[in-house]
Amino acid sequence: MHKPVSKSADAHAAKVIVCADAAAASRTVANMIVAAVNANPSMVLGLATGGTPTATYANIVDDYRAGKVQFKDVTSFNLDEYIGLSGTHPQSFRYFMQSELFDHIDIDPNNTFVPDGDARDPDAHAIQYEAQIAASGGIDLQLLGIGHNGHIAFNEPGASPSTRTRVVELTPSTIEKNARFFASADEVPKTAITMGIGTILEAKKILLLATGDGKAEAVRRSLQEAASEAIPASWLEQHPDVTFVLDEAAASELVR
Ligand SMILES: O=P(O)(O)OC[C@H]1O[C@](O)(CO)[C@@H](O)[C@@H]1O
Repeated sequence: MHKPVSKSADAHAAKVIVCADAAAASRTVANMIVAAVNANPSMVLGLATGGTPTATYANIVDDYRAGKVQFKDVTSFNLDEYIGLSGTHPQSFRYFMQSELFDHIDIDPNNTFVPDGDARDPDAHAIQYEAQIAASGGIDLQLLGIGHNGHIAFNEPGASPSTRTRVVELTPSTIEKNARFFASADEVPKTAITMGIGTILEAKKILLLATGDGKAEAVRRSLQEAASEAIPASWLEQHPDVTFVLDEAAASELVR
C-alpha cells in the first residue's frame, strides 16, 4: 500500500505496481499494452520516447513476432518532438519510434503520428496535431515516462493542467540529461513541440513507467505531494485511471 500523503481530498489515487527490476516493469507495461490492443484492435495508442520505454517496445516486438498481437488497425500519437530535427535525424523521436517499434510491427505508417520537428510553422502544427488527435476519437491508452524534474512529455515545471499541444522551451536540466543521446549538450535542441498536460489528461487511461533511483524523488512527489506546477506529473491526480509501473528503485522513496 502507498499512502497518498498530502494529496487533496478530490485527488484520484493512482494505482501503483512495483516490480522487482526494470526488466520486469518493462514486461508488465508491454503486457498491458498488448492486452489493450487485443481487446480493442483499432485503438488509439499514445506513445512515449526516452531511455525508459525501449525495453517495453522490444517486448512488444517480441510479442508481435510470436503472433500474440497485431497493430494493423492501431493508430498512434507520440507525445513530443524536438524542434529542428527532421524524422531522419537519429536523435529525433520519429527516428526513435521507427527504429524501436514501428519498423518491426505491422502498424500502418500513415496511422503513426509524431509531431513534425521540421514543421515550417510549429505553432500551427501543434494546433493541427491536437485536431488530429480529436479526429481519431481521442487517445485510449497513453504511455508516459517521467523526467527527473517531474516532467511528462516535454511539459516542464511551470506547466499548468490546462496546457495543450504547443511549442515549449526545454529547461537546462532536461537539456543536460538528454545530452547523453547527443554528441554534446550544445547539440540538444532548446525547444520542442509537446502534447499539453490537458491533452494527456484527456486520454482514457494512462500508464506511467519509471525505473531507476534517479526517478525516485519525482515519483514520490508526483504520487504523494499536493499537485502543483513544480512537478508536472503530479497533475495526473486529476485523472481517474492512472497506473504507475515502477521498479523497486523508482519506488524507493515512496512512503508505504
Ligand atoms: O526515459 P528518460 O530517458 O529518462 O526520459 C524521461 C522523459 O523525458 C522525455 O525524454 C521527454 O519527453 C520523455 O520521452 C521521457 O518520458
